[in-house]
Amino acid sequence: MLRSLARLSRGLRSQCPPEVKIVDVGPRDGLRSQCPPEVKIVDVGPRDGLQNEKTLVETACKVELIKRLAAAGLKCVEATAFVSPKWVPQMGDHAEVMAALKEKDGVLSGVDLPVLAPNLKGFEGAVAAGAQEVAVFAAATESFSKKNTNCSIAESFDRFLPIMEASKEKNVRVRGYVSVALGCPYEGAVAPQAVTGVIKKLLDMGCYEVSIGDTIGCGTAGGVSDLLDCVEAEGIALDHCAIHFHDTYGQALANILVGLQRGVKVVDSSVAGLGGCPYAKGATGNVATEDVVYMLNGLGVSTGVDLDKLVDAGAFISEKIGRSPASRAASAILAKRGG
Ligand SMILES: CC(C)(COP(=O)([O-])OP(=O)([O-])OC[C@H]1O[C@@H](n2cnc3c(N)ncnc32)[C@H](O)[C@@H]1OP(=O)([O-])[O-])[C@@H](O)C(=O)NCCC(=O)NCCSC(=O)C[C@@](C)(O)CC(=O)[O-]
Repeated sequence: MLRSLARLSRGLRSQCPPEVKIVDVGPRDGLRSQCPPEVKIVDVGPRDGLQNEKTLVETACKVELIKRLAAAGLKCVEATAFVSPKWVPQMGDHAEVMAALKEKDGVLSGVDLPVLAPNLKGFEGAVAAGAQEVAVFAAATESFSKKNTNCSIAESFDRFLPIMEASKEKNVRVRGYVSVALGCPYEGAVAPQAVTGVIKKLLDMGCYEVSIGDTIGCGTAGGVSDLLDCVEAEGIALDHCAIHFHDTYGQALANILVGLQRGVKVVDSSVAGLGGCPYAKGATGNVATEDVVYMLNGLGVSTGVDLDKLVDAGAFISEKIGRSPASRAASAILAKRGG
């Protein structure tokens, strides 16, 4: 028995090459190990994505989109905005959208559906409609604040105070946004200190997280790195920050990668790359969720999102609004499927 094992071992040795070249995969593993193992994606398509559409999208179609995103595995979908319909007509059906989503069974079970609220009126409307999470939004520049919400930055915080108070009473979570964090359509370059000051204020007020918005998609990897340096230097944990990048200059994925390497674990994106901002001329949509998921899959970062189902959701809404998905990954997958 022992003799036959020795013979087998010699045989096995003779089957192996005398020399083996080892390829060091260090740098690849290095990049993977710098990224968090898991990332939460907040799909803002039904709100940020659709708010800029000139033709009103039917409420049923918005609801169907949200359900399809949930079915694709997204655990957080920004559903609508309780803003003035005079300012953003596309969001005028906010209460109807929320009413259709009220039964959070089936596909919506365990899915967060935050909504935008710029003031107490918006907050109250949102809560009456069943929202359990709202997002307040401030800007990093005075000009954008005025154009977007008709008030100064300080006045916008005055409007948030009663929201924060009421949210505690109603047990509603509040997220914050800081817009134009990497550039302003009216003032150009924005000092990282100005952005950081707004983030700090929002967190101090009680926001559980602040999403850093590159509203016009002009940011670069270097700019993101500088901004996150400043955020950390102010003692703000990147655990409390999300990143919300538009893709106007095609830099969003690179910018997101910088954020992930720095420890950000929440990424906002928009299915099919929908969107733009009504108060930022020429700004294109958010980075496409399909592109983000494709990149994260390649990095071995878990998102819980089924890319094929997500592509279907993007194709659904793109067809409804009469254009092709603004996602390179989705276009490639759809072309491949088409044969
Ligand atoms: C903030 C206001 C309301 C101020 O607007 P205002 O005109 O200064 O407000 P007001 O208090 O004088 O009220 C005027 C009218 O609006 C009504 N009103 C007042 N509040 C509400 C409300 N919540 N919901 C519904 N109606 C409201 C109010 O009742 C009144 O009605 P009227 O008496 O004339 O019939 C307005 O400027 C507004 O709604 N702005 C929203 C703009 C917006 O939605 N922008 C896009 C979202 S932000 C964004 O996209 C950036 C982000 C978050 O994605 C991050 C990034 O990309 O970087």
